[in-house]
Amino acid sequence: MFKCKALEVLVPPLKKLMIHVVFPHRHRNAIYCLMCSKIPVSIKRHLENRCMKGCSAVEIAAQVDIAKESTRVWTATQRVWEYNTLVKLLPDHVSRVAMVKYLIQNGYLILNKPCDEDMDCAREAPGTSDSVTATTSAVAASAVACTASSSPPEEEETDSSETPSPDEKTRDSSRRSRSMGTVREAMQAGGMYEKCPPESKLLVGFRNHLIGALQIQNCQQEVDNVSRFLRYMQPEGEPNLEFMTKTTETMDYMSALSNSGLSAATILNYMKNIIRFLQYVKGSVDMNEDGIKIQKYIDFLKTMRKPVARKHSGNACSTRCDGIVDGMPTVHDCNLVLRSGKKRFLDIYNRMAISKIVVSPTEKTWYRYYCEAVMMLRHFQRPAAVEGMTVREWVNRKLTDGRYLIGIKNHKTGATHVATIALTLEEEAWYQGYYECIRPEFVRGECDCFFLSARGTQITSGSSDLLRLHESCGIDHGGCTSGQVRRAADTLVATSFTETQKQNVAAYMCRSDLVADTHYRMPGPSAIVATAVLLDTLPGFTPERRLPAQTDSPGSCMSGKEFSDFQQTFPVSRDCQPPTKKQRVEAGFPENRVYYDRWRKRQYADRQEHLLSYFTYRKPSGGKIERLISEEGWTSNCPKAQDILDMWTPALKYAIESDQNILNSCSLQKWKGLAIKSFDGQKGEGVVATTHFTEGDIVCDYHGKVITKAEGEMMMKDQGDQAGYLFFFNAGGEALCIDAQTWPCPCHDGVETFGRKINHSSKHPNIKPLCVVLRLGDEDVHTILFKATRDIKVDTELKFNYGVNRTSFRGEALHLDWLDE
Ligand SMILES: C[S@@+](CC[C@H](N)C(=O)[O-])C[C@H]1O[C@@H](n2cnc3c(N)ncnc32)[C@H](O)[C@@H]1O
Repeated sequence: MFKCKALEVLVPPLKKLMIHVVFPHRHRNAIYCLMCSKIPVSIKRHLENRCMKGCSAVEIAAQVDIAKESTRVWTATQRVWEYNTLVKLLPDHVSRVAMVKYLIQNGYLILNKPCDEDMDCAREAPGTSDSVTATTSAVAASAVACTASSSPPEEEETDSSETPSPDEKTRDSSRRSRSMGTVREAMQAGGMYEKCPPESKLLVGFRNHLIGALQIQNCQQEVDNVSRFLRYMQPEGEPNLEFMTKTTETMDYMSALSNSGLSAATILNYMKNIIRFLQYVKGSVDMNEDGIKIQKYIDFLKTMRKPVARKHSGNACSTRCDGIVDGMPTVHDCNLVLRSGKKRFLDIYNRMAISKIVVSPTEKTWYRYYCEAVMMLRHFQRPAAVEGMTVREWVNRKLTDGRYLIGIKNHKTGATHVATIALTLEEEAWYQGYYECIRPEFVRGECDCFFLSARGTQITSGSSDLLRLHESCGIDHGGCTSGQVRRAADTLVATSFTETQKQNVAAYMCRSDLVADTHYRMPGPSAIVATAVLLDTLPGFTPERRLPAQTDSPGSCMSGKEFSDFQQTFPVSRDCQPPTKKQRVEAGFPENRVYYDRWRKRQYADRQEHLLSYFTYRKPSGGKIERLISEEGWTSNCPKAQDILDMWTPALKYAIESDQNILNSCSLQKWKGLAIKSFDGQKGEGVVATTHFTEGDIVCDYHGKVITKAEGEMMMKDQGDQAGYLFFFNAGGEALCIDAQTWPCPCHDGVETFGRKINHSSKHPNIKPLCVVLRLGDEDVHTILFKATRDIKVDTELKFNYGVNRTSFRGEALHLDWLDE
């Protein structure tokens, strides 16, 4: 039955649309009585005998006209809904989807409705009308994401580190939408969908706590989840906390959720919500409940959570595997042709460029294909840049920070800036081999292009050359395209790089959308090289590493001409064997070992650099390095573990910002080698080292929500002499503050984070804050990391200088004698 009146209230004037209406009623001329909202067989007779009994015929006729007109207007206009109007009326995605379904089921028509899959997965995507809610403050936005995705049939949000890729999300969404109805029905059948009355004291208090203390505005789903749980545990009456004695029933409830088809992620969400509810109860002054009892029940839930979390991680992994099986290549996959063709390529290079032996025309063309592929697959360039690169650009390459920079103006893309690549020294030698030994044979006329076709003209299609290279290497299905490798790199970059790094990568890849950003500035040469080096760190990518900067400076490398010949003949790489005496002599080098020793030194340095690259975050133990060396399988010229230990220096900021260990530790709040210790007296708790730290190690972060300085100061005012957990700092011209006062933080329920527990020392600090920008989740977050300023022994308390003294705050801190420590 239609709820006509309710809808009239809801529906604003809609477009006048005359449509053919099939009225969903057995009477062709069904007209509602506007007085009783019923559909009589005859409106006139109905009014005469019922709703307008005793009224005059004129009055009744007038009312019949009004009723008829109302029906006509309704059928002509009100049956059609504009989806964007629904977005405005119902900003919450879950309610809107439910409303749309309800309307469609009841015969309404929805204009401009996204397709079903999009309705489920494209929530709050920027640029859609749904973005209304997504543009609110960071807190509200995260709350929207959290609660909207925690609905039972909709799933799934956990505090796991697993962040599904967009493709995984899409697959999940379509699976979700299919199973939505059945899950809900199963829950209803199992008595798990009933809720307690919303006005229940516990629920009202919990909702106020979420909104007031935790700033989660959109918390309805979380409250509903808790409400359903309470109703299941106590089917009648005002909900109370007796369920805490019912561990068997709690286990039954979780099993029942699982049997209803809820995923592990959603069950984890339920548990998270219930734990947060209990923490609220524990901390609530008017509840007066036994804290130990509540804590025991929380611990019990946490124990139950472990196998579910394991299951969830397993699901996430298998979804990722599906991604690979489904044909979404990784950067590593895309580089297969470079790996499998490398032996042949180096062989041609050695004969052609070093031994000056003439190679066949087929080999020459194949060599060119490989060089082109290096640009596309290894340096993520578009085929147009390969086609457009000129000799002039090649001869003007610049050695910068150990790489050769080449700018390409003619790359036929929408981007208005120059495409750039930063070749390693080895790659530069390969290209020089092409330039000296192959290209001259193909020059016919005026063409200035670097890569020339057999006819001496510009190559017509870098993509076709790449395809041919794949075919020649026996790689099925034509292998990967430049577009695929760029997408694979983009996916990785999007998840772990900062905004600035992303901008630089976009410039490196010469992405055409870059020009749309008016704030964008083309990065300088060093930034381009840094970006190329950074791209080497992408997971699954094993490039040739650049040689150590000190030995590759233009002076030392370029001045030793004869050794550079040797090196061109026998390119140094991390995993190859040094040339034998016979090979050296055959290639025209003297019998002595001078170049041979230099060659080995380079390889040694390259291997050292490679080993060091594993330890951006903290200095490793000797045993760890030894294990790594044995895994590499090098039989000779192996660096010693002690050398690596001696060489280790703290990482540069950009390396820290992209270090996966640091990103993981910050998002999971899992830092190794630390413990919270209680001290006597006013000091309270502090943090001690449970492992040895070396100067420069990153120890942990100061975790909390980033707020403005003004907001932080407001919080500080209320706090008096009590321990404060606010960290004020300046970053990017802004005065900011990290709020660790609000605890537990909404993102790490019940986890005691280390940073906030670190005490002050101005005289003997052993760590210092370092301000970085980390890509956490989908955001660039200003983060404070603590870096060891000296070696720290086990059991030592960690301390940093709070940067205030007793005379700070206009003398208000005079009595805080601990500030002198
Ligand atoms: C960020 S908290 C540090 C953790 C705190 N001790 C606790 O138990 O939670 C800062 C507060 O710790 C105390 N504190 C910090 N450094 C101290 C020190 N060197 N001696 C005594 N108390 C200290 C002060 O009360 C200060 O307001």
